[in-house]
Amino acid sequence: MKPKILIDRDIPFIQGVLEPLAEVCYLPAKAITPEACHDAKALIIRTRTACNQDLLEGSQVELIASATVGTDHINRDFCKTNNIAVANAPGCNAWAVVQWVTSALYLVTRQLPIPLSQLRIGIVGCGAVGRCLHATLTALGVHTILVDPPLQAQGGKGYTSLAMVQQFCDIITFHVPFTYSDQSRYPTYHLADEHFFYGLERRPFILNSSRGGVVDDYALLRALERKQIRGYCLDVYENEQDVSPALLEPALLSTPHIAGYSIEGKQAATAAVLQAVCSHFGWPKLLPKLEVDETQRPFNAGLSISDLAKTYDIRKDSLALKAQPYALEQLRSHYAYRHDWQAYEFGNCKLSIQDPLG
Ligand SMILES: NC(=O)C1=CN([C@@H]2O[C@H](COP(=O)(O)OP(=O)(O)OC[C@H]3O[C@@H](n4cnc5c(N)ncnc54)[C@H](O)[C@@H]3O)[C@@H](O)[C@H]2O)C=CC1
Ligand SMILES: O=C(O)C(=O)[C@H](O)COP(=O)(O)O
Repeated sequence: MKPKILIDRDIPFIQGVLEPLAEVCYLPAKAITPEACHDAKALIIRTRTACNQDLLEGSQVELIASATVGTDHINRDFCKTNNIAVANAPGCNAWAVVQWVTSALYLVTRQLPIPLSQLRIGIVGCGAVGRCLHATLTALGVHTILVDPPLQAQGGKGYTSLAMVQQFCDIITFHVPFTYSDQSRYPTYHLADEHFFYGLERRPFILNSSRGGVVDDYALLRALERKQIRGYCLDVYENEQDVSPALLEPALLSTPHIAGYSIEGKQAATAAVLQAVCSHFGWPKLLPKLEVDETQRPFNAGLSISDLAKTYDIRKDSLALKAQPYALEQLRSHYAYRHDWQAYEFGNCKLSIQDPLG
């Protein structure tokens, strides 16, 4: 008998791929309920399905494959105890997020009295995104300060402390997973809290495209009122189901959690979940079904921050959410995925579009 697989219907490039081998059921995230999961062997989900005891207890689920980088929506302890394998898509959308950050930086720097080449940018979290961002900023001649205690503890070189970032940076951007103190030696829940903001010395801009809750949104607003920060750009929020207009309104940019939404990122995410499913069930490798015209490759001639920012108009996404704060989920579901830089050819190239995991 074919195993039943539930798939979030907002995952692109997957329809029709698993059908020859599985009984496939596409559902909106909201409809992935305990009843729907009961007789499923595998779930292919996104950040919108909380995989916990409530959802999984008593089900036949053996594998959860999330087409995302973050896994904070999955209770890994419960899965381990109940022999449920968990897979995600590490690094899949790193270049899309770097594109988001770069477009944001382009607009941020226009608000600052000093040119980009004289700014110091703090990168907190130097995994797939942080590493690609560091490579980009280095190619642009921008000075960075890197913070990643887990990598530093493993002997990684070139990292410093959050205190140095607080002291020296004009812009601080977060690229960490969301973790509580019982999950990590270096928890990130409210890493940027009131105490953090009181410690800032250069009135920086704050960027958060990692997870809501890494930055304490209330403390962020208070920091702006107290002029401890110059401004902020957000893609993620503590309460994405009901994001506060009071938080969006003063933001220089506020987008609906789409930093990672590129065609290339989504394709890589789908490839990763397909690989996880095929290896779990012992099936031959299956690839995403692309509906993209590969001959229509965009071209970008130069490598300056304005050239890079031209590849993605972040203002459009920000204006859309500001106009409809209550439509965050709808804006994500109907998002027209953009190309990230993996699809571009750079003339005069000094920027190497490296493997985010390399
Ligand atoms: N807004 C969006 O659309 C997207 C958001 N994300 C989020 O961004 C995060 C970063 O993405 P990736 O770089 O791909 O993940 P990653 O797992 O490759 O890198 C995370 C890095 O953060 C470091 N880290 C952990 N705790 C830390 C701490 N307390 N302080 C500083 N560094 C710490 C880790 O050592 C690791 O190097 C993800 O965990 C995900 O939650 C990722 C992709 C898209
Ligand atoms: O990969 C992640 O982690 C993200 O945050 C995704 O970009 C969010 O993607 P969806 O859950 O909306 O597919």
